[in-house]
Amino acid sequence: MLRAIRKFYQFFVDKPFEIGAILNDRYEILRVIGTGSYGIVYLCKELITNENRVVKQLRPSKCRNKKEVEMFEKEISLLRKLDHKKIPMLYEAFSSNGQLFYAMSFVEGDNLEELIFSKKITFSEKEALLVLADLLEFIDYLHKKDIYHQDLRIPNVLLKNRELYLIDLGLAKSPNRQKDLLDMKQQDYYDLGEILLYLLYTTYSSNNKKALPWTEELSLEKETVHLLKRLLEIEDPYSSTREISIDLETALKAMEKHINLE
Ligand SMILES: Nc1ncnc2c1ncn2[C@@H]1O[C@H](COP(=O)(O)OP(=O)(O)OP(=O)(O)O)[C@@H](O)[C@H]1O
Repeated sequence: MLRAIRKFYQFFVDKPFEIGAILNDRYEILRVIGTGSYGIVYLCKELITNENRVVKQLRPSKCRNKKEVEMFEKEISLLRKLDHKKIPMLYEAFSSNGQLFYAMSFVEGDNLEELIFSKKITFSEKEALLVLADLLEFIDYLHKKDIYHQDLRIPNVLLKNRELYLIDLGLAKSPNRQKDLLDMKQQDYYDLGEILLYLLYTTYSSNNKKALPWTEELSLEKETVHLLKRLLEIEDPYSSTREISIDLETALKAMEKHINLE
């Protein structure tokens, strides 16, 4: 019952702003492009330059929760530390009528979840490995800055003109203790493994009623299986991005060999 009331409350309180509304005297809302668990994401026209920008608003229902507000502020402070052409750039953070927002660059593309489930795009084994190579580059960049993403999932990866972009540092952390650092690193590696598995399943179809383990359902090169098993911690987990990239290169080479033999 309490849950139902909370949902009802959120439905009204979290209503997005109307199209045409102007935020911070500067951003005219063109449309809502995403509603996540804690943010409402708008595509806006920035009125000084006429450029498209994305404005993310902390859901109003979360604004009274100190922890959620701190997390939103943390997301902004982490974005401020970044300068990567494939991670949206932070323009400014602002508040208006007790609501919190930040403006960032717009990546004109779809996220991998939409592409896979709505547009039904598929990834061959080689394409999936190449996606992993790009994601690994993001993770390496973030980890070197002592930032651990912690929310690597297909809706947080955007594809624009065949290039991948990483978004949503809402759960990202910079650890204080060595033990946390190891756990956070492992979490990001594990999430990379899950994304890879998702992509590999895009070409899978079967009439089997009973689901089998991925090792039986997918027919992959042994090097790819090895990489996946280590990412998913079924075998000796990775301890650095360097180790992953060595195994990834080996898996890509195995693919090349296979293609040349065909
Ligand atoms: N800079 C951007 N450019 C283009 N689209 C974006 C951008 N930022 C976010 N989006 C879109 O908005 C969606 C939601 O954004 P985001 O993941 O940041 O919100 P969230 O509330 O943190 O979501 P979640 O609950 O999934 O963590 C994304 O999946 C993406 O489609």
